[in-house]
Amino acid sequence: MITSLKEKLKLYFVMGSSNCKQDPRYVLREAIEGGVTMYQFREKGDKCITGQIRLGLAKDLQRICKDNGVPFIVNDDVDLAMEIDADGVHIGQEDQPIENVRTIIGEKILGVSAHTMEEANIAVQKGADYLGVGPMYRTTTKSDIREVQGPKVINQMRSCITIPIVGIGGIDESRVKEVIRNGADGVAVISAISQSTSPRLAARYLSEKL
Ligand SMILES: Cc1ncc(COP(=O)(O)OP(=O)(O)O)c(N)n1
Ligand SMILES: Cc1nc(C(=O)O)sc1CCOP(=O)(O)O
Ligand SMILES: [Mg+2]
Repeated sequence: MITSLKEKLKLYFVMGSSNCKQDPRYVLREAIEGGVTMYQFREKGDKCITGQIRLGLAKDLQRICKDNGVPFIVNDDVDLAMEIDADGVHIGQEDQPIENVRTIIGEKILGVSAHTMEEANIAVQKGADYLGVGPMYRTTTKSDIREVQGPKVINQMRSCITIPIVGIGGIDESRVKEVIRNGADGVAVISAISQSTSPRLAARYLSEKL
């Protein structure tokens, strides 16, 4: 069965070791069991791991994704994505230029963060496959963050953007429906799954709202 990118983006789990209460390998396995459809390796922040340990973790998590048919996306680090032959890369407005990344990664999946209509249009022109739009709601998971946008910004983007859009930032089970109602194809979450004592149940409850 061929699954479209839009379907894969339904429940997008973004996570690095510092986001987890338990071993990230266990968290990812459980999250996939619960219904996660795409995964982003985002190993950043004060307590992140580096070097060979980071590379080893990336490979372990990629293996778990491969075994379960879940695309494995790397946040920011295009070199790592190429080194381990990841399925794609996610970059933001402060990362490498979109067109450069597209040239390097070829046909791999390219996700781009957009906060305004202008950023969204430029990202599409320069080759983004999907957009991550946020923050939808207040979040404490990421500190260098833009002002809360609310799901309405996705509704506005929908008038001219046809590639898939996921909402991100402060999304939990109670907010999934509002994000989807405003035109998102999926939701991207960190803490709603990674901080749960049962990542499997957390993913299942999110997935049931989609
Ligand atoms: C799906 C998704 N959307 C947005 C982001 C944020 O990317 P960015 O603005 O580059 O911030 P960092 O995650 O790199 O801190 C994302 N990672 N994933
Ligand atoms: C990584 C990230 N990017 C955001 C953006 O707005 O672009 S918000 C965010 C953190 C999302 O974590 P949580 O689901 O725990 O709120
Ligand atoms: Mg980034």
